[in-house]
Amino acid sequence: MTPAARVQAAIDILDDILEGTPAEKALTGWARRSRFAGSKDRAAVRDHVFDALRRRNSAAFVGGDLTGRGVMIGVLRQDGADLNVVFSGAGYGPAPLTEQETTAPVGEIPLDLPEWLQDPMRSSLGAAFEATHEALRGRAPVILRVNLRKATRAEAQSALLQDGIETRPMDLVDTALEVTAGARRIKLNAAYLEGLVELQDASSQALVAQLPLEQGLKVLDYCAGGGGKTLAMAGRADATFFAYDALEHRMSDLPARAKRAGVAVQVVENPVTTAPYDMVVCDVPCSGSGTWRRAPDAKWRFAEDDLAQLEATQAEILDQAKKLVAPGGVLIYATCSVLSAENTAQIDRFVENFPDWEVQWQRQFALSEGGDGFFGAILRKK
Ligand SMILES: C[S@@+](CC[C@H](N)C(=O)[O-])C[C@H]1O[C@@H](n2cnc3c(N)ncnc32)[C@H](O)[C@@H]1O
Repeated sequence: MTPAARVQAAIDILDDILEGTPAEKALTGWARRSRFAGSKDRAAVRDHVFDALRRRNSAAFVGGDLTGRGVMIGVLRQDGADLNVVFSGAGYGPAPLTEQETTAPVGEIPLDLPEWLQDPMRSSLGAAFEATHEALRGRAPVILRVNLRKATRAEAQSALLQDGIETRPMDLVDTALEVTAGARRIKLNAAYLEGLVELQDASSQALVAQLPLEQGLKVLDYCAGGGGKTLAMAGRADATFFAYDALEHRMSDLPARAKRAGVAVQVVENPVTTAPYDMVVCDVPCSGSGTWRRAPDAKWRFAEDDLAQLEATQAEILDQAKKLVAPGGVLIYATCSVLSAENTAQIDRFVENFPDWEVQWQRQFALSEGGDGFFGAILRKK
């Protein structure tokens, strides 16, 4: 496909998304209908679509219209591309620019956030609002976690380099490597297949590094999902790990991932039967607002009612999970959100409702630190 044909494909997919189709479904549908597209074409089209979604409002303004075409004109204009080359009508590319499209409208460029979220984001982030908004408009770095059971960070780096995957150590935490070249080869690489590294954001790793993990502890990952936190914890300590999730199927990959990482994890159907635990980790369902640069479609789909519902679920999970903690044990709360309603407000409410618990540590990780926006708290029973 020519570069212009890739832009036209992105325009069609964006139209589909703007009509309500989820981004992944729209991309898969296009790929199925477009057998002529190779893997490089698919990757380039995906990048266009995701860039456009991250900057949907500002690009629609700069491009003159909230349509696939308008948003793509806006994104390319923001990036300083020569629009007349792309919009020439040649090689399955988009039709030439109309008179109206040749100049960007003047006026205040809107934020790339849904209207209702702008005040909650501002009040949650304070001085970090502008930088966070800007970071969410850009692409996310690819970050690996080194499994310290199998390799040091330097050993993992040289193993990856043998396959042309270049990385640099991140300051945020001693296990994190940012991939600077060769990211598309990671899942085929021996270091990954042999469990030396896993894909995991640096803020999640940094939270795990803060946990009071010790040999012999009994630890429950109460919202285990694919097991990212369980595996990160198991990479750091010789504890006994249990994994639970209300949706059991979400843990289906966990046994294979644990085997690859060389760690033992017991998946449980009912965490009460093996309670109590010295540590219960609640990586609760959340808005994902700290990760919207990775999943920009979610930013535009997230509604005020969703936030209210999530807050209730998060409080309920904490309430259930606290009952599973052994005397003297800790309860961990984590979200990949930057909204205080899901973070500090949940913790404040918890210690107010349950005065026999106290906050031992809490931290909001900012996108400016290199990882995703993330929050963690350690609660201990007094
Ligand atoms: C943020 S995800 C967990 C991600 C996972 N910890 C990881 O690192 O890969 C939240 C998980 O909580 C689960 N969940 C939702 N409600 C729950 C509940 N009431 N009890 C336990 N798990 C729940 C969801 O199914 C989802 O897998």
